[in-house]
Amino acid sequence: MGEFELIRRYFFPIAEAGNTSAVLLGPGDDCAIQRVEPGRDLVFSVDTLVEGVHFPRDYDPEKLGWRSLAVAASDLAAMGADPVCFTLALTLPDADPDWLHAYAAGLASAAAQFGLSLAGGDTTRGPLTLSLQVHGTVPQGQALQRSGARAGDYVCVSGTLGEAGAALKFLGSQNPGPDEQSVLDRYHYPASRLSLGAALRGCASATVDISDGLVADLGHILEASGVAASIDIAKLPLSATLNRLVGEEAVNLAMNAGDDYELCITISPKAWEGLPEEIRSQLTIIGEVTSGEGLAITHEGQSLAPAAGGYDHFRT
Ligand SMILES: Nc1ncnc2c1ncn2[C@@H]1O[C@H](COP(=O)(O)OP(=O)(O)OP(=O)(O)O)[C@@H](O)[C@H]1O
Ligand SMILES: Cc1ncc(C[n+]2csc(CCOP(=O)(O)O)c2C)c(N)n1
Ligand SMILES: [Mg+2]
Repeated sequence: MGEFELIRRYFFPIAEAGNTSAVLLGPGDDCAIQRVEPGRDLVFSVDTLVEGVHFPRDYDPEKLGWRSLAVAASDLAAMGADPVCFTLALTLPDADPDWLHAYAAGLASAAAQFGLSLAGGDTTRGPLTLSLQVHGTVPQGQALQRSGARAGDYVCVSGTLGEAGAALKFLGSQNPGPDEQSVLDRYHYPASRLSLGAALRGCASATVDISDGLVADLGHILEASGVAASIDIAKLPLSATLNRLVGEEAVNLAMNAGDDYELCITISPKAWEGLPEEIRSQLTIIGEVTSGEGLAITHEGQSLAPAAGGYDHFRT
């Protein structure tokens, strides 16, 4: 199978299934064409996944198909963007039809689930690496950013934290039990809080998605906004499953492991009161923004030493 046959066979059908009218021209030409409606801003980001770094060697290709788009889409969620389309740069060691079929199936279901149409890409031979560029739009000027946190805002996170990090221990398990399977699913099928992100436009003061770990990613908000914050570890949303599986390590995983793809947001108390209950119920208040710099971590009022870390490609 040659390069162009591979693209036509496995990826054109995904592009054809995505019927976004904003994609005027999909795969097949030198570029894709996206029309951005007047009054909206284009929001875009690229994410690379490398075998052995972002996912294990010999990882299930169908899961990789889903995960590769989900982690990229998570950046659109963090900006409050409505998803439109994506491109896929695929570097493969060889053209294995079974692998490609399964990868394309996982990618196609994620594309349908997230409302992202495949608009084009690039296919090359080399060590397994995937780069996905995602495009979304927001009403002009309304993209959520990291820089808007103000002293007095609440710090909140969506969902529960730490399970995807715990899953790393069980990736090689032959026979995972129900708790292990449940954390593995958080790793295989990350959250990508697209509708939550969009609902927070005009409400949240700052947002970030948690890819590297809560401490690191909240740190990005604090730095960009020129503020400090304190969070109480007793308030962290930890699932019963995580507590059962890893006990006391749950807090450290929630703070530093990353891979959760939940949102961390700041929001003024007034805007919080104005949020519909359906949105508030997806969020947990874990602390507040203060003036100054840095992140203070407390446990029931006692201050703890700052936890180091988060994922850093050149330090981890
Ligand atoms: N090579 C690069 N050239 C220009 N800008 C870059 C480059 N690498 C990263 N950036 C920018 O630096 C910022 C941080 O990058 P990073 O990849 O950590 O994004 P992130 O959203 O924090 O993490 P994730 O990759 O998990 O989505 C982003 O705004 C990104 O656009
Ligand atoms: C097999 C395996 N080992 C370790 C990890 C942990 N990990 C790797 S990259 C990253 C941060 C996000 O990447 P980026 O900042 O490049 O988007 C994290 C938390 C993993 N996902 N899989
Ligand atoms: Mg991000």
